[in-house]
Amino acid sequence: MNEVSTSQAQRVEPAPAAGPAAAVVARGVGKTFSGSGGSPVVALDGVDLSVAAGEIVSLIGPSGCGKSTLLRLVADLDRPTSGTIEVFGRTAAAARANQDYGIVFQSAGLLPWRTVRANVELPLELHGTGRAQRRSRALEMLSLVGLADVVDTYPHQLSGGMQQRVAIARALAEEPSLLLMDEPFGALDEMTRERMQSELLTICAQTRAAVVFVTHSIPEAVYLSDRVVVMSPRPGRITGIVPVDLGGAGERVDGLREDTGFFSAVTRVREALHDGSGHSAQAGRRGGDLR
Ligand SMILES: Nc1ncnc2c1ncn2[C@@H]1O[C@H](COP(=O)(O)OP(=O)(O)OP(=O)(O)O)[C@@H](O)[C@H]1O
Repeated sequence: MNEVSTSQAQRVEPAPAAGPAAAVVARGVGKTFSGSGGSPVVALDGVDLSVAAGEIVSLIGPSGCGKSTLLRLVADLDRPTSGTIEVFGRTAAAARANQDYGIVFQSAGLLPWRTVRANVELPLELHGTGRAQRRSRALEMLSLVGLADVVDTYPHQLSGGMQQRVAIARALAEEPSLLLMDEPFGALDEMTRERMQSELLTICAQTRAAVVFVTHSIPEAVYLSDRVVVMSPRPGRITGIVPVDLGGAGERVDGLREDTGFFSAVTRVREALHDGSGHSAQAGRRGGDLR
């Protein structure tokens, strides 16, 4: 794969250099589905990736390149056809059983008959946490995402952005060291989206959680990430990794979006997409407009 430095692209060894504390290590991961008529669909091929503890990594690439598939394999919602995935040194299945990660999708997926607080308490309830502890943990997480004053309301009484913050609070309830996020802000308006991005960085600075973040938006990937992983269309492969040297999660303030370093990283990601697939223009149209 290509590791694109701030100055120029350079070749690096494909095997991930991961220490024992790595949040995610994927080695030689492939996933083949059986498509319509039984013909195989190679969604992923030879994916090597490591994500360090506390690191924020975005996956970007054209539609159908396997971003969600890779995230689902890390979450143990599906199994790879080849290769291995480790989450904090365990198999993905063991990490799932150990609640090592929280997951957030584009749709908040809240239960409409439960209050905000009861939605956040749900995973704790399912894993047998006592009532008092559940309540205080839910309140703590809802305060973290700025929703302490709506704990007793129902999801339909909240805006889309607020619902997504509840989903993030729910994902954080069990103190995961890893957040898996699949286009979590994709359905939000641009203003709310930017606010949510900033809030996510604040949460990461506080919890030190690692994040694997799927997005179609180049600016979103750059603003959030320590590294942006660029993927090619089928078979999905990693074609480039762009490091983003804009400081840690706690240092990324809104003004950064107008910084020359930010624009330069956006350009590097766009070029890496272009080199890998020729689809950078498409990715830009799908949410990566560079205003
Ligand atoms: N359950 C499945 N059965 C068959 N094919 C599948 C299945 N899930 C995914 N695929 C195929 O695998 C490929 C990768 O899909 P995936 O959803 O991971 O892509 P993506 O990069 O997340 O796409 P998008 O950006 O549009 O969300 C696609 O060709 C898709 O049609």
